[in-house]
Amino acid sequence: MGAIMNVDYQNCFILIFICLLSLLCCYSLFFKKPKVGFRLPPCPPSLPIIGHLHLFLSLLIHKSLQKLSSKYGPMLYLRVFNVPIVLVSSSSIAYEIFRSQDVNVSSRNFPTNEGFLIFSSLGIFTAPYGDQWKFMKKLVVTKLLGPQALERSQGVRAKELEGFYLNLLDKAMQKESVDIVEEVMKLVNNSICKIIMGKIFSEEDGEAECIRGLVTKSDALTKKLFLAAILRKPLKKLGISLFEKELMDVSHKFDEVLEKILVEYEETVLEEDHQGSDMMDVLLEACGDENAEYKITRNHIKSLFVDLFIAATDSSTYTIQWIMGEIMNNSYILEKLREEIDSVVGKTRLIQETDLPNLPYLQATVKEGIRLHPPAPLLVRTFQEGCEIGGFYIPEKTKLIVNGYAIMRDPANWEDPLVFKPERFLDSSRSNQKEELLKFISFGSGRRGCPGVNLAYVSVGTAIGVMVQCFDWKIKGDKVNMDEAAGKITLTMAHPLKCTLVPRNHVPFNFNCADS
Ligand code: HEM
Repeated sequence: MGAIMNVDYQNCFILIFICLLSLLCCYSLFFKKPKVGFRLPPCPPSLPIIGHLHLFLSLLIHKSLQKLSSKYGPMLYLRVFNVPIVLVSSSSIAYEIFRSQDVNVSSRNFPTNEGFLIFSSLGIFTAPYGDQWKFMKKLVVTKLLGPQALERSQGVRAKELEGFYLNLLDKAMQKESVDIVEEVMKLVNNSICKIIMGKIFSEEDGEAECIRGLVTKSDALTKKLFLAAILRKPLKKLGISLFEKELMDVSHKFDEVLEKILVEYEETVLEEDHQGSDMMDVLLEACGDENAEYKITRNHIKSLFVDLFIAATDSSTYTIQWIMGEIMNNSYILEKLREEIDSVVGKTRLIQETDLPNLPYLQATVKEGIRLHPPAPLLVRTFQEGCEIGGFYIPEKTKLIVNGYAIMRDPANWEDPLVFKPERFLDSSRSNQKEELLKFISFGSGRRGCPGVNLAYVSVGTAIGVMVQCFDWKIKGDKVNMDEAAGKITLTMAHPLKCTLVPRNHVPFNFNCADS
């Protein structure tokens, strides 16, 4: 027995020795001390070797980082293993960075995921700043998201909005429970598919549901993408992939559906009366043209589409869900919205995009929803070169994380920051002032800021408009539970909003009569 105890004791000692040795190896492998002489931003206490990794593994990363900043300051220097990160939680510092270092922070430096269509450098979101990104951005603005392009596609969205209303009306008549995310996602995804590709995916043969499923799966992968962006180098050294298998799976499925669409589209181009989508035409032309401004492949086209589906669908859908939750919890806001819509639009037709400029309270409600519940709470970029910000030195290749969630709930910027108060955006003379603009960072900033802002405002505004104008909403219990879902990087509700609808007491709109 004594001998056994002895052997166990020895084993224990050897084990501890091996652990210490590997910790030491890891430490020297991953952690290099910053060069002497630099004044780095303050660094909160960290753990040996892993540094601040634990913060990024928390269930609500934006909240953990917000808590850290409120304790240690608005600009912090963090590290995960040997990856340096600057965390910014103040609007004025974010403004300084985007004003003086915009090009320097215009790459996200996410893993490039070569060979995949999703989160790939071939698209727009994860593309490094350079010629390809410029080509894609110009195309997206001129053919899809700029004011003129949006005007051209207004009819497509109006048709989808009618379908959305009729679908809700049908559910109300059947007294069926409505899952807001499910219904709104159909509206948003159909609209974006139609304006990008000139067609919507069919509900009958399951294509549309397949695309929505892939977008939802991609959303679930964004947290891993975020971690991979920070941990890329250490993981590469260890040969660990966070999500290659899942990426491959989603990517293949997107590829199958999109290849079919491209082939179908190419066939219609040959037809005489071809009336396709401007964007598809330009992309396919650039794909086949040796002298094109930027030479692209079919995979560039597909990756761009995947990026656009993901960027547009979840952000707008989740925003609409949050705003409806707030409206249901604040009956005085619902009343004010109804009064405004009834007096401007009336009760004989459905709200349209062109009504929005005359509905300031609805616009303010949408903006307040995007402030309090930004669907993308953290902006991630990389400083390509070393620079100075706020008197501190930021070394090259430092990751930049701007905590938009913290900035838009900062009591120094916003009165009663946690209260849903559309009135704060009613004073348009104030809302255009520089200092007001830089506090509102839900769409990011600088040249990599969101190009879909205008589309987002009209899609969210009209969807909320229809829901408020046409239905009363009933939920189980007194209040909508507004808790945030844990473990995700996009901000969404922990408890999906489900309601039953009662049509308001005006005659249902008949679109066939109106059209004729
Ligand atoms: C409520 C709705 C939306 C919100 C809050 C939102 C927010 C954002 C944010 C925070 C970013 C990153 C910006 C940065 O790094 O500075 C972004 C990027 C992007 N968004 Fe949106 N977005 C919304 C809707 C849309 C829509 C409807 C589209 C249309 C397709 C879109 C397309 C994009 C694209 C393409 C990018 C990447 C831009 C680039 O890397 O150059 N977004 N969005």
